[in-house]
Amino acid sequence: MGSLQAMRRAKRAQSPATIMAVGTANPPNLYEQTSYPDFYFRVTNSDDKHELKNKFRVICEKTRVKRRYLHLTEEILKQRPKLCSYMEPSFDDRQDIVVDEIPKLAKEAAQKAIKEWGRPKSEITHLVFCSISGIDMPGADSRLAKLLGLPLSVNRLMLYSQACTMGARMLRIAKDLAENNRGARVLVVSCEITVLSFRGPDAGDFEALACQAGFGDGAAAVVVGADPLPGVERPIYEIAAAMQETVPESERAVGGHLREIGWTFHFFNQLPKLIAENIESSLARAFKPPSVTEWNDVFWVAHPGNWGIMDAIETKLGLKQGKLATARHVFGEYGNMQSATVYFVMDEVRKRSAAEGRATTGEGLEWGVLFGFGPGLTIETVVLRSLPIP
Ligand SMILES: CC(C)(COP(=O)(O)OP(=O)(O)OC[C@H]1O[C@@H](n2cnc3c(N)ncnc32)[C@H](O)[C@@H]1OP(=O)(O)O)[C@@H](O)C(=O)NCCC(=O)NCCSC(=O)/C=C/c1ccc(O)cc1
Repeated sequence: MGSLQAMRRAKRAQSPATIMAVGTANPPNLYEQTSYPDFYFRVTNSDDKHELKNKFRVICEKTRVKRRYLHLTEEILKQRPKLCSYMEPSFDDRQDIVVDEIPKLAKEAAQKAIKEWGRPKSEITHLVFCSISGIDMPGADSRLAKLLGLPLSVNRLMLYSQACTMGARMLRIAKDLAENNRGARVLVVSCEITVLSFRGPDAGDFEALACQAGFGDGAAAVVVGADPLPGVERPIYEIAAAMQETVPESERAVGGHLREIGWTFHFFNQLPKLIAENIESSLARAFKPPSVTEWNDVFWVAHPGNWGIMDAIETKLGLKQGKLATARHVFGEYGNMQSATVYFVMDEVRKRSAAEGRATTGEGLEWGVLFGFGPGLTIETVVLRSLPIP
């Protein structure tokens, strides 16, 4: 009879977890930011609020978002007028939409990731799924597994109501799963639809207006696994380390409350400063090995959050112009898709690296940081190692 230690050793993977594929998806409805104030004030029956509309137009411009995909359309909102009010209890209407739509959009992203991975979906052993909305029983993970036709033996984990940090956090979870379960292939999926936070404007609620101006809908999926099968699986990045840090006394910095009116949103106007002041200690801890201390020497896969946060990080760390260009590009094209955003940035970094003829998937550099922050205030840091582009 083998010892427990030998059994544990046999269960561990030989090599670090890798990201083997990435897929993304958005709803079909694209909204240009320049015309969004007209759309938003019209559908919420607020066209008479001229001053507020001008204020919203300025907020939309300040986000620097160019366009966003959203599930909601004028047609849907006509059928569910409660969503257009500022404070009317409307949870059931919102819930009816997200419980169905979150798994559907997630499926699109997951199918793309599985296709790129190149192995049968029956080989997926774990599913880790997050969304800020769609709470139900059985959960969105169960619906997604069914829609995808994953094996009934798949080990599911559903994480609701966490927002922006989850992109990075799920990689930390997937790394541990892949490295501690030999042969594991973890399908990590994020899907964010803003149906729970859409609402009509109110002059006294700046934060709700900022939420209407900056958030977008999207889903993303990655496949994580260790010990890649030679000639079959083609890893994009190795996951070298992953860790979390909570900024002290920061509970009110960013967050929301789930109410009869859906999700509310609040943020501290000094958020860029707070994040910039705390990022370096997280980076230093994460990169102890491999002893990197110059943050221009790594490639950046950053959750953008908002434009001011990226500016503050660049200034604080003395980053060269362009280090956060991909994060800014994704933010401009899609808005803040919360947990899914950082995977869109990762997809763009590897695609740009290939298109520009770089030697590695990390813009020609070896080490990279995937960085996320969100309610907590929580900072998640993932150390990536790029791989050569053949
Ligand atoms: C576009 C904004 C709204 C403003 O841009 P800015 O570069 O900060 O501009 P300014 O510094 O010039 O500020 C513009 C005006 O807004 C005012 N302001 C500036 N923050 C404020 C303020 N929290 N109050 C009230 N006035 C203010 C600011 O005082 C100023 O007022 P005024 O001088 O009269 O023009 C920008 O701050 C912004 O997009 N913020 C919201 C997004 C954000 O913080 N995202 C980061 C984290 S996202 C996240 O973790 C998600 C969690 C979540 C949780 C729940 C959910 O349902 C969904 C998601």
